Amino acid sequence: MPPGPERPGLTPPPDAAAPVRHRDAPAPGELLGSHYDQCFGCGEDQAHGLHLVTTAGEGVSVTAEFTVRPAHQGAPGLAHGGVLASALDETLGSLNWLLRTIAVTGRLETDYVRPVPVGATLHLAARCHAVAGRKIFSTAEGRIGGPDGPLAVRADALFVEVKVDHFTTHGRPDEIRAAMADPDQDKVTRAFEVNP
Ligand SMILES: CCCCCCCC(=O)SCCNC(=O)CCNC(=O)[C@H](O)C(C)(C)COP(=O)(O)OP(=O)(O)OC[C@H]1O[C@@H](n2cnc3c(N)ncnc32)[C@H](O)[C@@H]1OP(=O)(O)O
Repeated sequence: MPPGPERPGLTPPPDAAAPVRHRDAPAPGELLGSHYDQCFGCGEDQAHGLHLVTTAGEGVSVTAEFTVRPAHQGAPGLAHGGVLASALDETLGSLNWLLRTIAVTGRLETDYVRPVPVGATLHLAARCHAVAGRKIFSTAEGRIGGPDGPLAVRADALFVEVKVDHFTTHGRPDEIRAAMADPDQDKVTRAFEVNP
């Protein structure tokens, strides 16, 4: 992919299709759970992680909640912008589980609308709006205090479908072996398998 002004954008091409929710996707209202215990976004074992809790929505949409803790500060008492981008990235990434497609973030464009204080709960909502070949186009927003609270952040993203070798080639063998040995088969499927 070329760097600079020729970079392809976040607008789906004219031949893009509407996303199709997989027949085995979690039902609307069902918690998605973590895809990996050590994930910075959702992992239960990641002490300073976001511990994001994500719920399946209608179609290819999810909602998620993240409470900002002192470890997530940038300026005193305020969430770090990179941490907020992580919350958006994780929420957007979980949409791919509803498609049953393994994909990674290619591009994430974030707008910071208002600061998010420590102690606040960010209510995130994300939706996939188009798929074109391996490219998945999605948007997300985060509101403070409740789903209808003031808008704090929003993002447009492009995820790119990958095969398991993306992780086995680039990841560290010890972590890959441990993740593949997880007794929770949903986690293993979610981390490594492609759309059957
Ligand atoms: C298991 C789920 C975990 C979820 C965790 C939350 C999500 C994450 O944070 S994932 C981690 C962060 N992301 C990464 O580490 C990804 C690193 N990047 C890569 O591995 C590669 O660049 C990758 C896979 C995105 C694309 O590489 P590659 O497979 O060679 O595809 P490539 O042929 O370059 O691109 C495929 C298409 O996507 C487009 N594309 C790729 N990158 C971009 C980009 N940054 N911007 C716009 N378009 C892009 C290409 O233009 C191409 O489009 P077309 O098919 O129309 O020609």
